[in-house]
Amino acid sequence: MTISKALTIAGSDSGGGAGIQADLKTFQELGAYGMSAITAVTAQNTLGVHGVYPVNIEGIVQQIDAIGDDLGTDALKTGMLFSGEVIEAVSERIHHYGWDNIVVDPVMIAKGGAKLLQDEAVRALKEKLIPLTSVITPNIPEAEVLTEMKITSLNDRKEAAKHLMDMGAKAVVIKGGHADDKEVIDLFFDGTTCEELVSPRIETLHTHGTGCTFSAAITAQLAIGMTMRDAVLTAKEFIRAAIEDEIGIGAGHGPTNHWAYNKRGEK
Ligand SMILES: Nc1ncnc2c1ncn2[C@@H]1O[C@H](COP(=O)(O)OP(=O)(O)O)[C@@H](O)[C@H]1O
Ligand SMILES: Cc1ncc(COP(=O)(O)OP(=O)(O)O)c(N)n1
Repeated sequence: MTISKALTIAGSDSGGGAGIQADLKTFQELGAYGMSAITAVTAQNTLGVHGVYPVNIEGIVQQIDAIGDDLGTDALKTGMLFSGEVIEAVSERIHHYGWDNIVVDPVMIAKGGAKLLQDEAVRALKEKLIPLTSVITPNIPEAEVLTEMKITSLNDRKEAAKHLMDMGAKAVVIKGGHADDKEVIDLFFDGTTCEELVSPRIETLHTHGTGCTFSAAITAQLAIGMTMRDAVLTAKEFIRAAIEDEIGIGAGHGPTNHWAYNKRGEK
C-alpha cells in the first residue's frame, strides 16, 4: 500500500475550525497521511482570536527537519506564518529539501479581524515564498495586498492572478468568498487556462476556516497524485459540502463540516 503524505506548516486553532486542525482533518478525509509543523499557537474559538503565541524559529525549523530527514512529503501547504523571519526560514527549508507541490495560503487576517501576518512580512512572502509556489490561494483582500491593486471586477481578479504568476507562482486561485456576487466565483489561472469556478453562495454564519480547508483539500489532492486543475475542482466541491452541511457548534462563526464531502459519497 502506498501512503500519500501531506504536510501543513501553519498555526494552531484551539477551536479546531481553521489552521493545523482544519488541515489535518481535511488531509485525513481526502486520503493523505497528515503531518504538521506549528508556527504559532492561537487561543481561538467561534467568537474570535483571543491570543497569539508564536513558536520560535528554531522550534519551527526543527519540526520541518524532523519530517524532511525521515518521512518526506508528497505535497505541503503553508497557512499562518506570522512574520517575515518565519517565511524566510520556511522557504529556505522547502528549497533545501527540494519539495514540490507547494500550496501557499497567504493568511493575513482572520475573519474576526485578528492579525495573523505582520505587515513587514509581505515582502518576504513575495520575494522568498511565492517563487517556490505551485499554487497560491489568496482571498480578495490578500490578493489586493500582494498585488497592490484594488480588485472590484472579475477582470481585476484576472489581472491580479497574472501579477502573482509574474512573482513566480505556477498557478493561482483568487477566492471569491469576500466579493458581493450572488454566486461565489473562485478564479483559477495556471498560465494558459483561466477558469471561473462558480457555485451558489450559501447564506450562513459558519464559514470559519474556509480558506484553510480549501487549501488543505488542494494539498491532499496533489499528494495523492491529482493534476492541479482536478485538485482545485475537488477542493471546491469539498468546501462547498463542508459549508452546506453546517454543524452549528459554538456561539459565533462556527467551523465547517469536514465530514460532509465523504458522507455525501456514501449516500
Ligand atoms: N458563503 C459561501 N458560500 C459558498 N462558498 C463559499 C462561501 N464563503 C466562502 N466560500 C468558499 O470557501 C473558499 C474560501 O473562500 P474565502 O472565504 O474567500 O477565503 P478565506 O477563508 O481565506 O477568506 C472558496 O472556495 C470559496 O468559494
Ligand atoms: C491558526 C489560524 N490560521 C488561519 C486562520 C484563518 O483561517 P481562514 O481559513 O482564513 O478562516 P477565518 O479565520 O478567516 O474564518 C485562523 N483563523 N487561524
